[in-house]
Amino acid sequence: MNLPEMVRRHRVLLISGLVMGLAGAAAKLAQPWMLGRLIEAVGRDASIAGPIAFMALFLLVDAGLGAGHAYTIGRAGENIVFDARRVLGARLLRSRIPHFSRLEHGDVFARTVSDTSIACLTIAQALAQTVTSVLMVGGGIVLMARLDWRLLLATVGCLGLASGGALLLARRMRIAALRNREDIGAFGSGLQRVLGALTTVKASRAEERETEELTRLAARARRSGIRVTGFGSLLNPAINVGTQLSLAVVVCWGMARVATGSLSAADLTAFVMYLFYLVTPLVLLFVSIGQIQQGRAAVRRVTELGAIPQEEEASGQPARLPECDPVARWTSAIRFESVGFAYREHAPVLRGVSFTLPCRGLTAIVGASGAGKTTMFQLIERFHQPDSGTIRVAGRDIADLRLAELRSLVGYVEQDSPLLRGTIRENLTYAHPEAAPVDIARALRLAGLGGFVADLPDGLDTELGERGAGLSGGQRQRLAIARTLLQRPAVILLDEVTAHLDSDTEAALRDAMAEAARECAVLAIAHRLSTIVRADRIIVMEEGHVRAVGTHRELMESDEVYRRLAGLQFATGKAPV
Ligand SMILES: Nc1ncnc2c1ncn2[C@@H]1O[C@H](COP(=O)(O)OP(=O)(O)OP(=O)(O)O)[C@@H](O)[C@H]1O
Repeated sequence: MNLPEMVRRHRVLLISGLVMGLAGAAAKLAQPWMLGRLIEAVGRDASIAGPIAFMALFLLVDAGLGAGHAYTIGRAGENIVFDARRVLGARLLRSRIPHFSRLEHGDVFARTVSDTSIACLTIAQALAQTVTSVLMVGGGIVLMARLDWRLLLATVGCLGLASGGALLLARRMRIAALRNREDIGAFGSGLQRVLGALTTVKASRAEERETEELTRLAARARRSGIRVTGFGSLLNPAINVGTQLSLAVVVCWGMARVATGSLSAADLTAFVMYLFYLVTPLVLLFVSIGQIQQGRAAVRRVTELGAIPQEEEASGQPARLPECDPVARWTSAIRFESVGFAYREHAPVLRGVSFTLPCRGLTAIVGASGAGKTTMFQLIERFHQPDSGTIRVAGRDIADLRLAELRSLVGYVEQDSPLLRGTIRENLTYAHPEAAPVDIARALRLAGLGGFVADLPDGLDTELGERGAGLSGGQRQRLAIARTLLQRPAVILLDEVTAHLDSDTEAALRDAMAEAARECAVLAIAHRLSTIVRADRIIVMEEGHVRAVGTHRELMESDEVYRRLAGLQFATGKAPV
């Protein structure tokens, strides 16, 4: 993400806006000069038509170009904001999971939504404003020097003092603005944190505590916001005091010199008019410098977020590999070869994990909580990279597969089955938007949702709320399973999908898994014995390594840990065998 590059992309619009602004400023600068000439013409009793016509022309040109300048620069600014949001959105979606999961989502939101707008708009507008103001101030000073350099020295002396103070204020304002952007981000994160778990907040009667916390964060943002406003509001008066002072000096001294005849009334009038004209651009110049400082703070935040490490492109056409068959290129759906993995500075989660899954059949993974089962799935999806060893899908090292290829070969149903706001159909066809109605009906039937969806008044077009609100936990899970079945992958990973289901639905889902396992490899993390005993093979995980592999009968005979796990299931009566 390169903001200067984005600004460069819109240089034509920016430069046109700047040229209009500069031409408008030149037309403005010409007006006091013409006024001086008008007063001279009146004094000489000469024709005033020419100076009046020129003044009117400059006035119109100034007004027209001023409007054109504001519109063009504003438009360029919006274009840059659009580019920044588009690129940032895409980079966030392609970011690497370990890096993304370290971010605070509210802060990501603040950076993507409001910092982009502040960064780009203020930079575009304030930069343009600075350039035109510099021309106005510089041009005004040159013309004033031509009228009377002594009066100019007095003016510069008074304004110089004020400008020094204003520059100091602008520096302080930048620091305050950066803090304010961070405080706004922290408030966004706080809000996101509680809104994402609103029912938990209510059930824990934590509304008051959380309201206090939100108020504390909002108060912090208010305090730093007020500091920014405070420095901003001192900028104008600092310049105004300078101009008022110089005006008083110029008028008093100038009048005295007009009285002695060392300065003409026309030149004094033009000089005073320049002084008035100087005030606005001078104030704008410092306001723009202040805005640029604020914008720089936002640019830093946007650039930081844009630098998030990226995965390679994962969207695109699904991969098509030759059918799994002993004489084809691949015979195992998944193969772990001495895989080791640790989350950053943490202790290893997987240690030398090795196993092979054939192309078809249901494999259950069992093990105590925290044994590393979900981590294995996340490694297969390449959300994380193993520290050692090799993982093969369809016979190929996943490190050599394109992500789009890998993720179309593997269907993943996560533990909490996330759904998106939208219709049931949109959720169902999310991984396969072109799915035919007959395939949709089959996937729904296999997941045991056919009757439920048919009974809904809007059927597949029923709208779901945030994260699939409107469906029960089990229905959400089955919809996620139907989505994966529709994708027809070579491998299906199911992470505790039967956890939310009643016995009838679980039985239906077991049939669905069995049917899917006839066409592809199904790897299911399971806690229910009823699912486990029907698996073609069971992998027993213990503290990050594979302890045993076998059928239920074999493991009951040979593995003590498995016997204990199975015994617990019998004891709690969670599922019948
Ligand atoms: N993002 C992470 N950062 C650091 N440690 C993590 C992260 N995710 C998981 N872990 C740790 O890795 C270990 C294995 O977690 P994992 O989710 O793979 O276990 P699991 O066997 O699937 O457990 P469960 O059956 O409870 O879902 C746990 O000790 C967990 O605390």
